[in-house]
Amino acid sequence: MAVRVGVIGAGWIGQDHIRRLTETVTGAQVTAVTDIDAARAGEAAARVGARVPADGGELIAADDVDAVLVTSWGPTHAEHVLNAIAAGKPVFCEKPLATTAEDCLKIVEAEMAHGRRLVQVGFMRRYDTGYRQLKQVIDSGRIGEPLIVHCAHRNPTVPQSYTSDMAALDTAVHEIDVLRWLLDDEIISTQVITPRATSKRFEHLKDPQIMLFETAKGVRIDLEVFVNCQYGYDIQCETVGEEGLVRLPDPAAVGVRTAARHSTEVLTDWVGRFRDAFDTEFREWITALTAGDEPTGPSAWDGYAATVVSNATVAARQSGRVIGTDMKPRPGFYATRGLV
Ligand SMILES: NC(=O)c1ccc[n+]([C@@H]2O[C@H](COP(=O)([O-])OP(=O)(O)OC[C@H]3O[C@@H](n4cnc5c(N)ncnc54)[C@H](O)[C@@H]3O)[C@@H](O)[C@H]2O)c1
Ligand SMILES: O[C@H]1[C@H](O)[C@@H](O)[C@H](O)[C@@H](O)[C@H]1O
Repeated sequence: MAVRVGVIGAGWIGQDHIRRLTETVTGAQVTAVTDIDAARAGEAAARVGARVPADGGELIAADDVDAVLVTSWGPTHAEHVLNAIAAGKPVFCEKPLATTAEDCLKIVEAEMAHGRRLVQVGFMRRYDTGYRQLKQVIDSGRIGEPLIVHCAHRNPTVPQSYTSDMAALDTAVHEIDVLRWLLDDEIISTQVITPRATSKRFEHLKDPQIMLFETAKGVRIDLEVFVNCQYGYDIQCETVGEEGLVRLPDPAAVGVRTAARHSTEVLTDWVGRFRDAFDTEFREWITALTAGDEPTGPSAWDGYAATVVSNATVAARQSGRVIGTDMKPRPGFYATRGLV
């Protein structure tokens, strides 16, 4: 029987995941959709023949919901995830798991008290083929011990509602998660440098920003976040080791030669860049649930770690200082969980 999924939040990514669960992933059925915008929930639900419960609480309690997908705004995630754990239902939560470390720890404690993993966080880069290849090379030891990582996260533009804090909370949070996973290491300090701002931004915004992270093993990471780069959606990651380096491949694109020029297309949004990763992420989630297994993807602990580092990075930019991340020790419950 298909896993019956209830979706809380029918905005941009909620609708995309509803489509994915309905058209791309086998073994899943979206049975309920809710949103504080009732009309939006109604339209999204009607497209897949789902019901519209009044709110997240009603949806989580419903008999026709086996698993919950949280795609509402970040500050609302903790409440829905805690309700799902209390109901003993698996819950996939888009990033961030919660906006404060305290709320993330409440989720971690509730899950440990339940005794079994229920939570997966939507850090889809761990499912990207290029990042998986990068990890294989690093883990194989071919480039020796990693020493330095150079990253760039560029968006062509962002809406006016995007704030300078979001460069860490919304954008860099992907690198924060994927680098912890790639290097099997923790980020212990963070610093932000703000170069000359681009003129092609809203006045309130510090853009670009350079974030500097240090890991427990002493690896240094520089990350350029540039969300009004104009030219495309561009994700770069290069790890330098003692004996070589490994670089994230650009997405495959045909090379065109014409009029004395050779060109390849650059993608323009994250939807296209990570489409396959999102598909794999949900396929693996539904496969685990169908088998009655715990989810294998990024865990509540990974969600906690990412929130600690992204919040510290906001504090680092605001204060102009190097900020320690002050992370709790990882409980044994999560020692082998969330490694994908
Ligand atoms: N993994 C990724 O790359 C990725 C990409 C985009 C967004 N996201 C995350 O997904 C989440 C949603 O982002 P979005 O771009 O779809 O935003 P959005 O604003 O388009 O959609 C959010 C929807 O949630 C609804 N909502 C808010 N609070 C609610 C509540 N308590 N109960 C029910 N509905 C509620 C809103 O009315 C809205 O329709 C965010 O946390 C965002 O960071 C992740
Ligand atoms: O919410 C989006 C999304 O997470 C994208 O993957 C990221 O590139 C954007 O910067 C962010 O605003």
